[in-house]
Amino acid sequence: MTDFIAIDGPAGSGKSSVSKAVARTLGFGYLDTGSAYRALAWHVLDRGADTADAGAVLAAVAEFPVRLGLDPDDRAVHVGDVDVTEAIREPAVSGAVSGVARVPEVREQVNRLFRSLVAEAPYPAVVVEGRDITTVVAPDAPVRILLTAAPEVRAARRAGELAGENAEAVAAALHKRDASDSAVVDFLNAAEGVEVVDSTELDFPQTIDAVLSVIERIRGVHHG
Ligand SMILES: Nc1ncnc2c1ncn2[C@@H]1O[C@H](COP(=O)(O)OP(=O)(O)O)[C@@H](O)[C@H]1O
Ligand SMILES: Nc1ccn([C@@H]2O[C@H](COP(=O)(O)OP(=O)(O)O)[C@@H](O)[C@H]2O)c(=O)n1
Repeated sequence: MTDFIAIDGPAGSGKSSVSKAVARTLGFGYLDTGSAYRALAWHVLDRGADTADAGAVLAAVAEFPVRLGLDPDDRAVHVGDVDVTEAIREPAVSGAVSGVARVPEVREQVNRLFRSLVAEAPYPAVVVEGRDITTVVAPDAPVRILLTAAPEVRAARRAGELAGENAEAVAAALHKRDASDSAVVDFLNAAEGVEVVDSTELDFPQTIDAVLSVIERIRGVHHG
């Protein structure tokens, strides 16, 4: 059976970039669960529906032909024939996604998708990152890590990525999303047995090494 390497954390903590690098180093698959929630928010908006309306979101998830790959070097996301890889990072989607992610039936449905993607994965393990992977999606995963960083550091990293966007607006949007998301899942405090990696004082390569060390300690495998 394919193992889950479960990584949770708030926005801008480095989940996607660090998980991708770790998967590449170890020859594992990589699953960005947030991109499924983002693709669903895009789909709801594309249908002209209101993401705050749980009924409209449930109708949209019933017809949600999302395609996500597990290759760490291919982050393409499709909904039907539409390539939404870039569109799902836009502020309109970031602003709408917490509303979609709040609906319990939506979470159950996307969690089934995640579990089946991992079960059928052609990899020995998949690094799965999101908000509730260590607690809800894969509470029995052999490796469970909470990746954190101070809020102002996370906001600065995200602002650095979104060229052309006002840094204060990016920070405000990120803090607002943290607040809505934490009403659904507690991803700021580690559950029992979850290892914390705090990247506030670490640069990008140091954070990758810290995560690799935890995995190697638990799985007994060594890279490079
Ligand atoms: N430890 C770190 N030090 C500096 N920059 C980092 C670190 N970890 C991630 N980054 C950068 O911060 C940005 C946000 O990281 P990302 O992986 O998108 O976070 P998340 O998936 O948790 O929202 C990216 O540009 C990434 O390269
Ligand atoms: N496992 C997950 C992953 C994402 N999400 C939701 O999806 C949104 C986008 O996730 P993301 O991982 O792309 O966000 P960032 O942390 O990268 O900014 C989050 O703000 C949550 O509302 C979730 O509820 N559960």
